Amino acid sequence: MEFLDLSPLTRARGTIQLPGSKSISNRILLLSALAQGTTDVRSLLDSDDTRVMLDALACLGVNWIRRGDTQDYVVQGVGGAFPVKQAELSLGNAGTAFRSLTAALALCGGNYTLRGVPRMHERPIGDLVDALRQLGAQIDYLDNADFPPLKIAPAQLTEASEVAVRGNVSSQFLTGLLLAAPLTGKSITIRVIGELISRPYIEITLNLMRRFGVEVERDGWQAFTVPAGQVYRSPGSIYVEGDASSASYFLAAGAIGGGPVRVEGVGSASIQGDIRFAEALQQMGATIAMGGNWVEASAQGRLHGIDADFNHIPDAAMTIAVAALFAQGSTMLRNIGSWRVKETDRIHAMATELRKLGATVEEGADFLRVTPPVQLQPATIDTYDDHRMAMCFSLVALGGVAVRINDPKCVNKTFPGYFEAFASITQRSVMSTDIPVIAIDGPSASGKGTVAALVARALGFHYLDSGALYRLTALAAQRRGVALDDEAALAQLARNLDVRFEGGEIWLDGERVSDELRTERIGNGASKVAALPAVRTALLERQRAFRQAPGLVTDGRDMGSVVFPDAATKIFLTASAEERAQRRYKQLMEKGFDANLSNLLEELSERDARDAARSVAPLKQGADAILLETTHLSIDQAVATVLACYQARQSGQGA
Ligand SMILES: Nc1ncnc2c1ncn2[C@@H]1O[C@H](COP(=O)(O)OP(=O)(O)O)[C@@H](O)[C@H]1O
Ligand SMILES: Nc1ccn([C@H]2C[C@H](O)[C@@H](COP(=O)(O)OP(=O)(O)O)O2)c(=O)n1
Repeated sequence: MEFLDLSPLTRARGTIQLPGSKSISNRILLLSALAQGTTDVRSLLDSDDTRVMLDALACLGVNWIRRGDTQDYVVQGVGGAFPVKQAELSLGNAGTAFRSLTAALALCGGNYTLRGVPRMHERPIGDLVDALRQLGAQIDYLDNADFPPLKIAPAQLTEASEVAVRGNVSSQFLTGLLLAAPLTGKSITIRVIGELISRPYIEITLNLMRRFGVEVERDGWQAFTVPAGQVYRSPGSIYVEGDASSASYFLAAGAIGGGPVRVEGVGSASIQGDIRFAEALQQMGATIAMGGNWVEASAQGRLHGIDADFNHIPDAAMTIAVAALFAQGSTMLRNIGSWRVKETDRIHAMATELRKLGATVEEGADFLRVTPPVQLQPATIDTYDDHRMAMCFSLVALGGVAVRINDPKCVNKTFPGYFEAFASITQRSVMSTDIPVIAIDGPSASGKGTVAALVARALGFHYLDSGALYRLTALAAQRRGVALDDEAALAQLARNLDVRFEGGEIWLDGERVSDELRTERIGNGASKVAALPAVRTALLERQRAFRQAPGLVTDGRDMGSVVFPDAATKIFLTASAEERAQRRYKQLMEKGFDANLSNLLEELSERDARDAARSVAPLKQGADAILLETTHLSIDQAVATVLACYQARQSGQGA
């Protein structure tokens, strides 16, 4: 199996010229072929699916030429009936070509066989065939009822002027019927049974039919009438917009990797529904700017999870499912049942691959809930012969992890140059050392955690409370009856801790333990286990894995000296012992714990002494750390000082 290894990436910024839209390209090709007159089609998408349509039209006797090496084509319309009356067509896995050609060929008087790749033969078409039969179409199933391959004979048009079609399986059925209706020469009303999914795709169909001279009367989303006597006429020349679904990967890259990333070829004037992907990204916290023919995405901080209905943008919604890996909290994608009958069962495929990266995924008949892992795991992604799986999972590399994409050429279906385009806007980090770290070390209750969390929020960085890992080890030891001096057993425990950090809370073995962790008893236990070299080694790589784009703020005792010696900014944050005891006292009282000030001062001094005296990674100010004495500082002042130190260093570097 061919694969493509994507190195860990840190940033995304740049501009992409989008390839043409697949949906628009294939509709325009069929309309140009059926129309009276010659059509100049500009900027057609170059992909497997458009090639399938071009080849099929050639087989049907339609003359078209490509202008040199460009993506501009000239199509000579046949004025309603294909000259070739007998043909066998191979339509690959191109749903847009298969469904619309089935409808057109069923009504234009010839004998045709339509086949696809095995997956195409698993994608239902029964609803479309049933609707066409109401008009008198003669269609037989060659293998299984309701599925391709199909055999089509000349229609014996009935008196029927009304047909019904189910709206909740694929909107391509309605598109096929609408595109083919004018071929009957009579007035046809198409009634939609049930809810119509993916409505924006119907808007594209109606819009393009209008460009080719056929007006459809519409009664909401329930009934569509194509009045008698209308024929398709070439608009002369027509331009294919950039693909809004393809835009989603680059916009998401801008939102995940900082940006700005700009796509050109679609914008506020677009007729494609997927342009609304930008709104979903905005809801997740990205900054979006838009012009008539461009969209730009960037992000200051971390994205956050959303709960939304994605029925209107089913394709681009896949990109949201992957962007969810980079969001705080869970993301719920509702009303995406149509994913089950696309290039693959996309709900199942998406859930399977997201889990490989460490995400928690809940999968339903028509929904997906994605909860990101604390830390992405490198993984090999299977792509299921589905271009969108390959494209959206490339974004994972922006999390600073390596990903292998199996069968990367499946992107040729809609975007042959995808990986080159993606590489042109992303920056590699061979080592994660390009990702900035702010290390805040200092004694207990000096305010490290409070200050570090606020600095992380201000910069949109990740936050690691390294002390929590030692506290969790102590708590796990207590729960499992492991003695606090059994170094080997404690190290084993530390290595395998099942922990989750989310929204300021901490879970151990699936149970929320944030409050229990902060008790002085666990703090003292933590100080003891932290003195054991094997425990510190066991936790070393776990801590380093938190270094993810766009940056990390971390607090502890040895963040600047041992764990992140190359940190951009190192702070030693302290306060007098009395002030620290006071702070801890207030903190514990506010949380409803009992506390005694003089005991606290004593315990704190003992802990300082133990943390400072131990042989490995003792607590002390490193030579390269900036001392921040906070006894007389407010929290805001302390935060501002750390930010100023970081920014001074950044601008010093840039100069
Ligand atoms: N500069 C400061 N001035 C006053 N109180 C502070 C300051 N910094 C932190 N605190 C308070 O001190 C308490 C202990 O801070 P915490 O962040 O838990 O310390 P650490 O992580 O160093 O143990 C918190 O209740 C916090 O609000
Ligand atoms: N990077 C670190 C972080 C904490 N520790 C030890 C030292 C402390 O006594 C315990 C608990 O750390 P934590 O930062 O949560 O404790 P305080 O909030 O400062 O009281 O773990 C360490 O040795 N190295």
